Amino acid sequence: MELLLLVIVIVIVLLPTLLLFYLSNPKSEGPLMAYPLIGSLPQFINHRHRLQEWQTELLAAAPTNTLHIRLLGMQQGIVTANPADLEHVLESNFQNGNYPKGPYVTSVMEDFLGQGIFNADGELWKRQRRTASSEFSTRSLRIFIVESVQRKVTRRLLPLLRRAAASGAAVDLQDVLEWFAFDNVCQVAFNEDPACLATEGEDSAGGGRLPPGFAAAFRDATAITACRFRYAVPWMWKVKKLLNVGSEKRLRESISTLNDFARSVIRSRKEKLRSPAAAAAEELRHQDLLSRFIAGEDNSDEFLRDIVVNFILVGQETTSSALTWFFWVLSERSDVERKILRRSKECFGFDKLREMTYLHAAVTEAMRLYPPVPWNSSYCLADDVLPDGTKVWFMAAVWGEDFGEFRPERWLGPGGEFRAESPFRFPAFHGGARSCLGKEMAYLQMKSMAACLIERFTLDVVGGGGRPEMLLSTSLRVKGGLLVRVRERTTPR
Ligand code: HEM
Repeated sequence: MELLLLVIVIVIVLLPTLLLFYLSNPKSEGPLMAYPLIGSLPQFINHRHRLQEWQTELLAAAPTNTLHIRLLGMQQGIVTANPADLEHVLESNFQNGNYPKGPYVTSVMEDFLGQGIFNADGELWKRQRRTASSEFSTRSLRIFIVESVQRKVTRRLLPLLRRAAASGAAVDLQDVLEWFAFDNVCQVAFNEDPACLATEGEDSAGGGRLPPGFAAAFRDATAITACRFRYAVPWMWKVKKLLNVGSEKRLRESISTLNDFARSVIRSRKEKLRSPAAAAAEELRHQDLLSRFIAGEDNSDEFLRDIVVNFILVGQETTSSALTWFFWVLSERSDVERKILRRSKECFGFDKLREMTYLHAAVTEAMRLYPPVPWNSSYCLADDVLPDGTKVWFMAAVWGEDFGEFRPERWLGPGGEFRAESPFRFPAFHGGARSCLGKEMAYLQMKSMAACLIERFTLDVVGGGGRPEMLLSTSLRVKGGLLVRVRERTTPR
């Protein structure tokens, strides 16, 4: 009884008193407040619905665009947008092994991504990176990608938008772009078509056709894995996993569905590649990434499964996030849309797409303001000092006083040529040795879709008025989707 009373006194009287004492004695850590013991936790909780915007405001206000996160009296991490720090972490000190992805991120992602390129460190990462980067630089992969996008745009995306224009019904553009990207990246990763955007009776756009459960299982696994990062008590998901309840039970089921599909594709692809029909096998070797990995080395089914799942993940939500925000910005900036229209050439064709520098600049500018992968983390193995003390960078110093404005021209030289920026000032595709391997493929896909859509349709955002809310998941999404009404374009250029 006495023990129970003691517990009640502690919970009802003592804890709130201590909490009040701590809350009334915060220390200022730059723009963040640091309370004894609980650090900046109250501010994080207060801003949890707008973490992306809040952190951007804090970073802009911090003298070197760097924040120090404390909890239980200890430094828990550093958040930085300082180009010198990024170069230090992602390049200069990545090569000596001091900044791997680290155990926290890899353990959260491991059930879903296994030891694939996105989630691997050390030798395992190096090996996959070597093979993947040599494949990504081949002309044959580029052709395979351009043809796949072209088929899907003409057979699926354009008819879907024409139907929407005819019926006058609003469509969720973000949803359409996400399923489009998913169909497309599955084709590139393992030449199988989930046909998420296909209409009944439509032929598969090349390769095989996946059963419907695959896409839903992949979407669930991605969303639940991303949620693991958002628990207030970081290890809570491990308890749920152990008990096999709630979201962790659903994750286990989705991963098992994914694995069944992936393994059956891998088995049949291995058989085809080893088949006596050498010509057919030779042709396969120059197609999707899975076939290229099978042909290259003797890899286990588990390793190949991880590769496929990792490539689908990195390719699925990134391009759709970039295009969703891009089309929202365009809906507010008809001057930019008119310039794109005047300068657009054919919407397919590798060389024609390369020449569309204004469109390239406009897509890049949208990603500067709304990066599809808005945050990224590295783990510091040995004590280190970041170089941010030596210079004072404000976002304005990086991009100029108009840093918050959408201005594609900032990316163009006097002759209209595209001027690339240092990846540490514009880290949308990451920088250093782990930078994005699919950057060129992503631009090809985004530019060809944007050019095709802008040339044929006008998209009116339903509701309009003001920037949509941001939703942070594995990518930066629009909360609640982006509803648009579609009109076929009638005015000549
Ligand atoms: C707008 C589109 C895209 C953006 C903004 C983007 C951005 C990024 C970023 C920020 C990373 C680093 C992630 C990290 O290490 O935590 C990354 C890695 C990667 N991306 Fe992309 N990505 C895009 C599209 C693609 C596509 C379409 C593919 C290919 C299917 C792809 C393939 C990869 C790969 C393989 C990695 C891992 C590289 C490594 O760890 O060595 N990306 N990407």
